[in-house]
Amino acid sequence: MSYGPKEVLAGIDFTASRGEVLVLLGPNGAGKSTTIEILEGFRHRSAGHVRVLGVDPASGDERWRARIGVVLQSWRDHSKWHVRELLHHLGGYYAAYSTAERRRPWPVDQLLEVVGLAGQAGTRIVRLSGGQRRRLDVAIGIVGRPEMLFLDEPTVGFDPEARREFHDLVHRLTDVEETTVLLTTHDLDEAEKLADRILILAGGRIVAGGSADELAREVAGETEVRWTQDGRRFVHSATDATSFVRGLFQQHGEAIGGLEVRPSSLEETYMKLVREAEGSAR
Ligand SMILES: Nc1ncnc2c1ncn2[C@@H]1O[C@H](COP(=O)(O)OP(=O)(O)OP(=O)(O)O)[C@@H](O)[C@H]1O
Repeated sequence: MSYGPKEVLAGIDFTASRGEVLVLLGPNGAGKSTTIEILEGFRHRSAGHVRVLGVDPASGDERWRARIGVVLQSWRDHSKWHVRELLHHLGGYYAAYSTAERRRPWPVDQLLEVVGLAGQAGTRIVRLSGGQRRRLDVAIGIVGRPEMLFLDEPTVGFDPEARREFHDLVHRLTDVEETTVLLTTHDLDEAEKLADRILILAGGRIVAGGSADELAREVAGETEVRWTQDGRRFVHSATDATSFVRGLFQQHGEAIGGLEVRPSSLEETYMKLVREAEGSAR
């Protein structure tokens, strides 16, 4: 993908399977939104091959559009509408695309329960808090019971409880509805909790992909071992923590206390991969 002469995506290659949660992680400007917008059919790519639910998004018709759900980064309108009224109205567009396997739209009262807005059904949208507004964005994204859902930074402004509920909702969508989910986030903890697979984007390329564990293993030498000995605290980074700890006990035995063995966190793995990618791009 190029914007004028500037190439912003080069070498994005991935496939998602049904019911999978894929998380796109990457620094500001890495190309996450551009990638998602191309897949949603909102942006025309300059080159390359893309299929979403078997259709090229550049020529996706209304029938295809009814099968996907989109939650954009920010969405500010409909302020005078009431929550229930708006969802009922938007859901109406999907009725024509209801199938025996997938009844569309999602009944509004059920949907309000699912996104945690049952108490705000009669509230005007302008009166919602930031987090409630974001829940409504999610409700709008899934009212058509999408087979594929795109979420661009969905939990910005959520308190911890809302975040937890949102994670439960995503699991429900993938487990019960078999929805495939592609989401971007800057929250590594969220990525770790939600993702079946994390794709790390840096400088317009996917620099690594896998589960949080697989990514950590890819970045070798990062297990941190901490212990105390003779009242002093020690920290050591070991590639093979097990044999290091064995050696430590063989040498010092009972003198070792407060032992902690901590594998590299997703944050450390992420920072390392992004720095390497940025270094090699220079
Ligand atoms: N409409 C546009 N015209 C020109 N350049 C653009 C346009 N939109 C994005 N870009 C550039 O493309 C690159 C990728 O931007 P994009 O918004 O996809 O990144 P992102 O990973 O989503 O970033 P963020 O985490 O900040 O949302 C950036 O260098 C950005 O400046």
